[in-house]
Parts: sequence; C-alpha cells; structure tokens
Amino acid sequence: MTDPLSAREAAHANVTTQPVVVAIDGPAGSGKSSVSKQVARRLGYGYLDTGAAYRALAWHALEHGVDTSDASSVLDVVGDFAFGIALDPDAYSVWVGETDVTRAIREPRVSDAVSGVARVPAVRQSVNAMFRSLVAGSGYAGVVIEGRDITTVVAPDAPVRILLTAAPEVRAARRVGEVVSQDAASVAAALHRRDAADSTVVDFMSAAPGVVVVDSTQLDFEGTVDAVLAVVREGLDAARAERPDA
Ligand SMILES: Nc1ncnc2c1ncn2[C@@H]1O[C@H](COP(=O)(O)OP(=O)(O)O)[C@@H](O)[C@H]1O
Ligand SMILES: Nc1ccn([C@@H]2O[C@H](COP(=O)(O)OP(=O)(O)O)[C@@H](O)[C@H]2O)c(=O)n1
Repeated sequence: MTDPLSAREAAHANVTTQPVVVAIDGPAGSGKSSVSKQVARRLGYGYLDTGAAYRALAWHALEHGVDTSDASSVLDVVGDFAFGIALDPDAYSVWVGETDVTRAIREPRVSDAVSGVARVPAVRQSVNAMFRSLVAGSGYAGVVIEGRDITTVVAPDAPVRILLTAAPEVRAARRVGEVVSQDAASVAAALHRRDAADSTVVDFMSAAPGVVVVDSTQLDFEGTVDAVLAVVREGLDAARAERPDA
C-alpha cells in the first residue's frame, strides 16, 4: 500500500515547528484506537491514546483503594500519578511509574471506574496539559490523537478533526469480540453505560462545527482507515491553501 502523503507533503509537515495534529473523537467501540494507530503508521506519525491516561489514573486510584466516584479522593492520588506512554504506534505501551499497565487498564474493573475519574474538571485540565506537552515534545512530524474532547478542547485548532462513529449495536459487537472475561450482554451494557456517563461531561456524539464525521458502521477496518486518510489529506490541503508559505 502506498503512503497517502507525497514527499512534498511530508516535507511540509517536517518543517513546521509543532507536529501536525490529527484529532479524532468518538464513542466507545467506534474504532478510534485501532484506526488511529493504523493511520499513524501509514503517515509516519506518532499516536496518542488519551483514554489510556484516564484509564491509567483509574487503575492507579483503584490500586490505592480509592472510591473513584468521589472527586476529592481521586484528586488525592493525582499528585503521585506518574503516567508514561509510548507514542510509537508499533510499540504501544502504557506505564504508571515502573509498572507496565498496558493490559491492566483494559480490565472491566478499570472500564467501570474510568468515567468517575474523567468527570473531575481538575483531572481533565491536568491531563490535557500533559497531552499538549507530549505532542509538542514527541519528535514526530505529526501525531494522531484520539479520545472524546480532542476536536473540541485539547486541539480545537488542529488542521484535521474527525468524529469517528458507528451504530451502537455495531460498536457493542466489536467490543464483545475483544472482551473474553464477560458475557456479551454485560459487555454491551457496560459500554452503553460508560458512553452515557461520559456524555454528561463532553459531547462526542455530535460533531462540533468544522469536524468531519466518518461513520464506520458499513465500513470494514481498512475501509475506515482509508476514509480517515482521505479526510486527513483534505484537511492538510485546506490548511496549506490557507497558509501557502508555512
Ligand atoms: N471499521 C471496523 N470494522 C470492523 N471492526 C473494527 C472497525 N474499526 C475497529 N474495529 C475493531 O473494533 C474493535 C474496537 O475498536 P477500538 O479501536 O478499540 O475502538 P475504540 O478505541 O473507539 O473503543 C477492535 O477490535 C477493532 O479492531
Ligand atoms: N479525551 C478523553 C478520552 C477518554 N476519556 C475517558 O476515558 C475513558 C476511556 O477511554 P477509551 O478511549 O480508552 O475508551 P474506549 O473508547 O477505547 O472504550 C472514557 O470512557 C472516558 O471516560 C475522556 O474523558 N476524554
């Protein structure tokens, strides 16, 4: 498969002082992580999974025996939360201090606790600052960042902003295929419960002005990657047309 960016486009990305940001939001199971990772590979960009930070903080809080539904208890453990994440899409790993939590943060107990952690405003401010500095210091020409509020809060000025969606039953079925420790009905119910809780904090079900919707309901994985890459190309072309000498 050929790289969708020409050498000229790649060179353009390299001369900018800040990495190009491709911002992708969407509900659980829409394909954000897997599609973003593959898009990053195809572009030679870094990949930042912001949900991993919220999950890692939820894991950290649970390790400390904290009630994650209590905001002040959550804030008590933010102080010694040493988060680490690899931005290389081929070497994805997530750390809290010296502990590799890459797998542990996908456990249902963490998924069930994460919305409580993510609704604390001070937590969001702190991780958002961390995301911006991770991108700025990434060393990549561009970074694909995915989450819930990337297109609206973390990187509202990104040249490429996408809302990745899929029908609720399709998203649930995809997640059921991944979680082997729970029955299908429980996995689907947990996913919809988490979306409902998260939706009270940020709106990731409808596209903000200027955000392009990619609906993956009828697309297979490669088709979704190609659809996102087409939007990236359009967004970068439009940004270049606005600032031809940048
Ligand atoms: N367009 C698609 N068609 C079929 N399966 C997909 C598609 N996009 C993603 N998947 C699969 O669905 C599952 C959930 O995707 P994931 O990237 O984890 O979603 P999210 O990060 O939005 O929760 C993964 O197993 C992934 O491989
Ligand atoms: N930018 C983000 C990313 C994730 N989150 C929170 O982190 C949780 C885990 O995000 P995730 O992206 O790993 O979830 P999935 O879509 O992969 O299931 C979400 O359920 C939200 O509570 C958020 O609030 N803002």
